[in-house]
Amino acid sequence: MTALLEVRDLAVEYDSGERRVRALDGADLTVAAGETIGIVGESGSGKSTLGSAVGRLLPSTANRVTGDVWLAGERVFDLPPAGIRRLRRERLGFVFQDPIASLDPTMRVGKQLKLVLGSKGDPLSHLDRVRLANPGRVARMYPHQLSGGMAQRVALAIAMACQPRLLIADEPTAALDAQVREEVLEVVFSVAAEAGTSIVWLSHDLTAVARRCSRVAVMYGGRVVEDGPAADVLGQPAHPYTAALARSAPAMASLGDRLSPVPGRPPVLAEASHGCAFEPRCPYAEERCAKERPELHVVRTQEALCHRATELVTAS
Ligand SMILES: Nc1ncnc2c1ncn2[C@@H]1O[C@H](COP(=O)(O)OP(=O)(O)OP(=O)(O)O)[C@@H](O)[C@H]1O
Repeated sequence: MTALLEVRDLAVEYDSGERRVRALDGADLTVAAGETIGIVGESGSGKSTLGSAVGRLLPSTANRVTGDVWLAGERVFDLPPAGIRRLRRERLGFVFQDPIASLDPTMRVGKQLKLVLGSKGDPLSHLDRVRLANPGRVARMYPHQLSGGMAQRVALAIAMACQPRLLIADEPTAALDAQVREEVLEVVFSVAAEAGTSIVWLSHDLTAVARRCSRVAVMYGGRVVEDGPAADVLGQPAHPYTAALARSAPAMASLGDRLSPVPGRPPVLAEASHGCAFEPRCPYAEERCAKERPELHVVRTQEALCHRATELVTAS
């Protein structure tokens, strides 16, 4: 399989003057063409920063310290302004939690789609593609007239208008109620599958990720600490953090299981971590975990950044 996206040793720091936060601390990720991958982790683990970095959409307070991002063979951080605009237009689509914020409030939906499509496309067929009933009526609406689910479908139609190679979805269903969430999820994944578009789905929702994504990458403290097939990562975790996260997610638990939150709080790093960032919360931590940064271990079908991964899986 060809890598569509490669993120290598990416470190990003936010510097607001009085405070520095190292949001990514050497993150690695590879996504193959056509693959659907869920990125999960507690709040603050760096998911959104990673997603934004792929499109070089980091705010001005963020600095890339080390590392690289390649998308469709192009080195994202080396592209000139015109090159990154072309890459975003032709190769990348984004959908965010708040779709209204990504739409122009003063322009009808149809006109916004027309602007993205140029002379070639018919906005109505793109609204129909995301299964919006009565596309003609929706095309004449302004963003504030759309419901949450409709707005997310419009945002998806715009993001998918140019058949991107990669769709980055940053919690697009988090603000929707359960039934609409399921419908929007179905539309996102089926439209992307029809177009052969890969999905990077950033989420807190382990259940949705387990059902929809072929692979899962688990983030903690700005690194991808476990990566592998969704069923294996969530069903037989190789990293103690993934195991704790899976136990904490209500719908992941089997009937009768006692639910337990991940004890302790996630870190906010000010500098590169010297050891494993999960060490203060890890029930299996030993001395070296605080001092040595874990390297990648291949355990069964998974890759895990844990000194003890092989030993713990063998013992379980
Ligand atoms: N614009 C910003 N300025 C300063 N710090 C930021 C900024 N954006 C994110 N951070 C910090 O960077 C770290 C990673 O945040 P990020 O939003 O990437 O994580 P996340 O996993 O997406 O969290 P969530 O699930 O809550 O969206 C956090 O400590 C966060 O507070």
